[in-house]
Amino acid sequence: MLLTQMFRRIGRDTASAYSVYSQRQSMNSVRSVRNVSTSKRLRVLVDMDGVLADFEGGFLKKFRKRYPQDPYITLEDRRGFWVSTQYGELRSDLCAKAISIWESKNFFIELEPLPGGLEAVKEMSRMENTDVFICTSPIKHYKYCPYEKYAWVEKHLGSEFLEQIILTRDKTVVTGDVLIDDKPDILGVEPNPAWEHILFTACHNKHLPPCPSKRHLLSWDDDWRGVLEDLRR
Ligand SMILES: O=c1ccn([C@@H]2O[C@H](COP(=O)(O)O)[C@@H](O)[C@H]2O)c(=O)[nH]1
Ligand SMILES: [Mg+2]
Repeated sequence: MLLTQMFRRIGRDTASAYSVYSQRQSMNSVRSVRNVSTSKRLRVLVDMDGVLADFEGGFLKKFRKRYPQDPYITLEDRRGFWVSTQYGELRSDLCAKAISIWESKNFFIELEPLPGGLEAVKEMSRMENTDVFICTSPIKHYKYCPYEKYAWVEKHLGSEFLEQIILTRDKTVVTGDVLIDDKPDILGVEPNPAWEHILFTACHNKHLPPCPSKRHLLSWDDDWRGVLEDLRR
């Protein structure tokens, strides 16, 4: 073979070897992208009152302002999920007075965000393979509450989060991998909800005896990222 022919052949071989190499490289990068996208997708349901919005603090402030002569329960002394029940036990007329607070205009929209909650939800929503929904129960007195819950989300999380709201009185029928919620017993028509309940600590539940089978988040400073990673496995 002439020297010039030999060089041409080497050139052709090198070019085709390079083309095979670059095809393999691009397949590898497609695979590595696929690997990322095939890690378990997680649907996270986050409660609003007592988890993102300070229902208890907002209630106490407005109750004391409207009924300054009446006794009240400090957050330290709160026991049990239902505020109205504990106020009714304190004095029977206080049950209706308590209810009048959250049935009033501007109660829900004026709730302060709980520390770290908005940042956590925003961070979660930016995580790969993670769908975040705000799953919250409106009161039956619907004049203000449902509207104000939407308005609160828009005000604190932005209009894009309006797509992520689930308003339901029965969270057991909602599918998700995890529900972060301060209510210790979440019951409804579905006896085996799809989600795992992570109990979020609140003034009304922090005295309950620890339930070893249930995971807890003490606050948004707690390791919620680790909990999500664990659920993804
Ligand atoms: O004594 C009470 C305390 C709270 N509520 C209402 O219950 C829901 C709780 O919603 P979650 O989605 O479980 O956080 C909320 O609308 C409170 O206003 C009540 O009715 N009575
Ligand atoms: Mg709640």
